[in-house]
Amino acid sequence: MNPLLELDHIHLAYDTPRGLRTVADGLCLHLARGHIGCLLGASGCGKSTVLRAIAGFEPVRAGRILLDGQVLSSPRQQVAPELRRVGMMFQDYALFPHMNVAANIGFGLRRHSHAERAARVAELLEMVGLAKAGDSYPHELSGGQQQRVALARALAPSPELLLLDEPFSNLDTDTREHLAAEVRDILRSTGHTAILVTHNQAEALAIADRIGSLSGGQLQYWDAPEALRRRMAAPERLRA
Ligand SMILES: Nc1ncnc2c1ncn2[C@@H]1O[C@H](COP(=O)(O)OP(=O)(O)OP(=O)(O)O)[C@@H](O)[C@H]1O
Repeated sequence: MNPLLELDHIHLAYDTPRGLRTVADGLCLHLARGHIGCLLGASGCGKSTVLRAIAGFEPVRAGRILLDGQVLSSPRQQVAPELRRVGMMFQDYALFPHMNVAANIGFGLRRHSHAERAARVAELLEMVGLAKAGDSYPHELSGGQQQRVALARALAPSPELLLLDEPFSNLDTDTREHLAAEVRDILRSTGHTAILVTHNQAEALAIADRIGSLSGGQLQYWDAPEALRRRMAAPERLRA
C-alpha cells in the first residue's frame, strides 16, 4: 500500500552569514494512512525544520515530499501551505486571544456556511471534551484545555495530515501524560495521520506507530515502538 506521506531523499538547508547550514541531507521517511509517527532527536537537530518543510514553509533543495502520491514539494514545485491539507499544532497553542473558543476553532472554516461551521465546531468541542467551553476566552482556560482547543482548531478543516510540534512541552507532567493519551485516542478514533515532534522518548513510545531519531541530517531508524523497545533492551554491542 502506498504511504500517505513520503519524504523522498529531501535536502533542507538554511542560508546563514556563515554559509549553508544543512539540516536534512537525503532524509527518507514513509508514513501509512492512519498512523502516528514520532520524530525524536537532540535540540537543534532539525525536527521542526522537517515539519515546516512538510507544511510548506521551507523549500526542499533536493528530493520530494509527497502526500497521497501528489508532489507537494520538489526543487521545481512548491504547493502553497494553505493548499496542502496539512494542519499544524504548536507548543504555544497560538490561539487568538480576542476570539472565544468557538471562533478560534471555526477560524479555518470561514468559507463554510454559518450553520455548517457551527455544527462542525460543536462536533469538535465535543470530541476534545470541551462541549461547554465555546463561549470562553483562551485566558479563562488551563494550559491543557487551551491545547485541546488548538487540537480542535487544527482538525477543523479535516486535514489529511496533522503535524504536532512539541504540543505538550509547556504542560506539567501529569497534564502532559493525560493529554498525550487523550490526543492519541482522538487521532486513532478519527483515523487521522499525524507526525509528532517530541524530546520525550516515553511519550513517543506511548503514542506512536513509528518512531525515528533525527541526527546528522538523516533518520537513524524508523521503527515500530516494539522494535525500538527490543533494541533498547539489547546489550549495546548488539544495537543496530
Ligand atoms: N531561520 C533559520 N535560519 C538559520 N538557521 C536556522 C533557522 N531556523 C533554524 N535554524 C537552525 O537549523 C537547525 C535546526 O533547527 P530546528 O528548529 O529544526 O531544530 P529542532 O530539532 O526542532 O530543535 P528544538 O528541539 O530545540 O526545537 C538549528 O541548528 C537551528 O539553529
